[in-house]
Amino acid sequence: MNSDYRGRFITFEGGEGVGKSTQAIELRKFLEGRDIDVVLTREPGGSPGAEDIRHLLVTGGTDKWQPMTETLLHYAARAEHLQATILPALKRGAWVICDRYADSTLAYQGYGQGQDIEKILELHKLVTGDFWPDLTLLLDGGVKLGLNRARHREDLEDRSTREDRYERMGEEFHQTLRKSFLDIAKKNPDRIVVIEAEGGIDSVAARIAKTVTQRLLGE
Ligand SMILES: Nc1ncnc2c1ncn2[C@@H]1O[C@H](COP(=O)(O)OP(=O)(O)O)[C@@H](O)[C@H]1O
Ligand SMILES: Cc1cn([C@H]2C[C@H](O)[C@@H](COP(=O)(O)OP(=O)(O)O)O2)c(=O)[nH]c1=O
Repeated sequence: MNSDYRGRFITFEGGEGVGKSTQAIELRKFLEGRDIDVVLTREPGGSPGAEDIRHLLVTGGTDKWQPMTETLLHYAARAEHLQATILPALKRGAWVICDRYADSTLAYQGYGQGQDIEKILELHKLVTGDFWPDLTLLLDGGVKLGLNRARHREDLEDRSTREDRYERMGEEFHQTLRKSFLDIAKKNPDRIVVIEAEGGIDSVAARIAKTVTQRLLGE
C-alpha cells in the first residue's frame, strides 16, 4: 500500500479494445456508490501537458519514433500526470482509477519494442520515485476480440484524428503484448490481478467489483 496517501491508486491494463475504459467507468460507479471520491484518468495523458504529449504518441506513422524516444515521451507524460493529477488527488483522499500506467510501458516499449526492461524500471524509479499502484486489474482476452472491439469504436470516429497508431502495429505485436502482460502479472502477484475480459460488460464489472472489494475494501 502507498501508506503516504489516504486515497488508493488503481490501474487498468491490457491490450487494445479489451474494455479498459468501459470497466474504468463501471468501477467509478461502483466506488461512488460507496461514497468514495473518485478521480478517473488515463495514460498517456490525464493532465494538460500530458495530453499534448499523448497526441505525439497515438497519431501518425507506426515507426515515427526511435524506441528510446518513445519510452522517454511516455515517461515525460507520466511525470506531468503524476504531479498534476494523480498525487494531488491521492493526497486529498480521493481514489484514482487510471486507464493504463507503467505496466503498459513495460509491455509495449519493453517486450513489444525491445527496450531493456531493467532500464525502464530504472527510469521508473528516477521519474516516479518507484511509485506503483495499490492494485492493477489486467483485462485479458483474445487479441482478435480486442482489436475488433477497438476498430468498431474507431469506425465511429473522424479518420483524421484517429488515435490508432498502436492498433496499426499488427496482430503479431499484439499477441506478444498479451503474453507480456501475463508475464508481468506473474512477476507481481501481490499487485496485479488478471481479470477475464470475455463476456458482457456487467459480468466483467462484477468480477472487478469482487476483486476490489476483497483487496481494498477489506470486506
Ligand atoms: N464486455 C464487452 N462486451 C462487448 N463490447 C464491449 C465490452 N466491453 C467494451 N466493449 C466495447 O468494445 C469497445 C472497446 O472498449 P473500450 O472500453 O474502449 O476498450 P479499451 O479501453 O480497452 O481500448 C467499445 O466500443 C466498447 O463499448
Ligand atoms: C501508457 C502507455 C500507453 N501506450 C500505448 C498503448 C495504447 O495503444 C496507446 C494509447 O492508449 P489507450 O488510449 O488507452 O488505447 P486503447 O484504449 O486503444 O487501449 O498508448 C504505450 O505504448 N506505452 C505506455 O506507457
